[in-house]
Amino acid sequence: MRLDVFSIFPEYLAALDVSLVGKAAKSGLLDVRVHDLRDWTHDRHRTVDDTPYGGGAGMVMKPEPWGEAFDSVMPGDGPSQPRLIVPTPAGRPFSQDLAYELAAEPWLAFACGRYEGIDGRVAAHAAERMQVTEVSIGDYVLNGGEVAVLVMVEAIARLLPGVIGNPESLAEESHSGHGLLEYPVYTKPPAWRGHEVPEVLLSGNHKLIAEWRHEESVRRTAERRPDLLAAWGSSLAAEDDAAS
Ligand SMILES: N#Cc1c(-c2ccc3ccn(Cc4ccc(CN5CCOCC5)cc4)c3c2)n[nH]c1N
Repeated sequence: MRLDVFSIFPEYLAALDVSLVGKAAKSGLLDVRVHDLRDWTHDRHRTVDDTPYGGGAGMVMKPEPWGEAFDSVMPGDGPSQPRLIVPTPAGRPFSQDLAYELAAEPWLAFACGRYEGIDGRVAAHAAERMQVTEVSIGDYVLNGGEVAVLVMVEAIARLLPGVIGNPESLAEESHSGHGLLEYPVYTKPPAWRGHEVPEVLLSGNHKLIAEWRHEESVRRTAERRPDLLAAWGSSLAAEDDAAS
């Protein structure tokens, strides 16, 4: 998978060079290219923003640098086009399902906005030749798209074959489709500062361990995400109906 990221703070994306994503890039599973949007400005101050039409606070990112950057890095007459992801507070909620969807793409491009956002014509013009998806990573306000790109790239990259050591762990995780939050995990020592590891986990009885883990998943989900528990219950009922 090729990933292109456009930002006025390219150093923000240095995190993509470390850990899981960094290893994937070094092993050739990922081809990560970060671009400084200001490289496509032509004035002394390398201007990327201007005042908003219609008034209002703040500044808006000018369309010209984006258009030139996209033309240069992913030319319209090229053999293929990326899927363009634009982080924005007004976007489609990012989810594990969307992470799986994006992990299937051969080429992704991410446009990191700043200020009050990117001129609306940039996405509209890009959509003339590539699929554009505006995405939000959550119902809270950030100052720009870079953090969102780091979140999405990590969630996507770990789904790519060969990126994480134990693909089986993907199946057991929260939000990975069976609908419950995962159970708590423990390791040595068996006792630490007056806290013991649950005895069942030391029993070697795999049936009891599996039952305890399921009960913990249900308890945690009921406590923290009753919405997921309701959906999980409905999916169980639907499976029962289908089986009967
Ligand atoms: N993904 C994601 C994000 C982002 C995100 C992503 C990209 C950019 C680019 C600029 N910003 C700053 C910004 C903040 C608030 C607003 C809303 N405006 C409405 C009208 O009044 C003024 C304010 C716009 C732009 C961004 C924020 N925030 N939260 C997420 N989950």
